[in-house]
Amino acid sequence: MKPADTRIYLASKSPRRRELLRQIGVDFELLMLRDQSPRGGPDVSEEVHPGERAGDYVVRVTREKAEYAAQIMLLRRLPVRPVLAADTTVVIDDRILGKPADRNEAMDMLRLLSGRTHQVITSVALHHDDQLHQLTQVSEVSFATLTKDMMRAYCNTSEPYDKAGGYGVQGLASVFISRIDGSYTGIMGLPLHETAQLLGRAGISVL
Ligand SMILES: Cc1cn([C@H]2C[C@H](O)[C@@H](COP(=O)(O)OP(=O)(O)OP(=O)(O)O)O2)c(=O)[nH]c1=O
Repeated sequence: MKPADTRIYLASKSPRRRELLRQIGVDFELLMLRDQSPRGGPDVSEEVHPGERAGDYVVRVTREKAEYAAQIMLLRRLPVRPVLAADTTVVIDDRILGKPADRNEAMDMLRLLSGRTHQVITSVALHHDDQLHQLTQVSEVSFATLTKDMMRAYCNTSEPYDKAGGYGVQGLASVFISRIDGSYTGIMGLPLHETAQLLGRAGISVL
């Protein structure tokens, strides 16, 4: 039996993160940041600082998302609960690939990833009792060599556009991936092993 109040806030607009959290039966409600802050301002900026390394960047942005969300919870006088946030970044040749803005950018990203191995880094943070607990997961993903036709066909779908690196492991791009060394759920946006560890620290047991 789970204790009565084990509900958390998920500070994310990513449908994948919701799906993954549901997969392990976590009771959550969404805490949306964008356009809902008290001043109607933007949510956490995802700009990379000059000279910032990918791993440091993901850890910082995740921490900022969780801390900002915890502030929003207090400012809106919402019931106090643990707040979960995450960030995913695709890295190749020390370059951080964000979400492609358009078809050209999506094609460029696929060209860069084709026939090579890249890293997907996802950091997850839980704000609980005025403390931040954070874990970061790194996966290596190898892509087969892609033909122009494959890249074009993929960019004609909606799949590349709201995802870091311009692809989603959970969709059609699965046929591009020849090898994964790491965490499938981490690549998708929320590493469930690490997430369960963090929830455990807040006294929320998944099993
Ligand atoms: C590499 C990869 C990324 N993604 C997604 C996960 C994230 O939603 C997105 C990376 O962007 P993020 O900035 O991590 O997350 P987000 O802006 O979508 O959501 P939020 O900040 O509100 O939590 O890319 C996949 O769905 N599959 C993949 O294989």
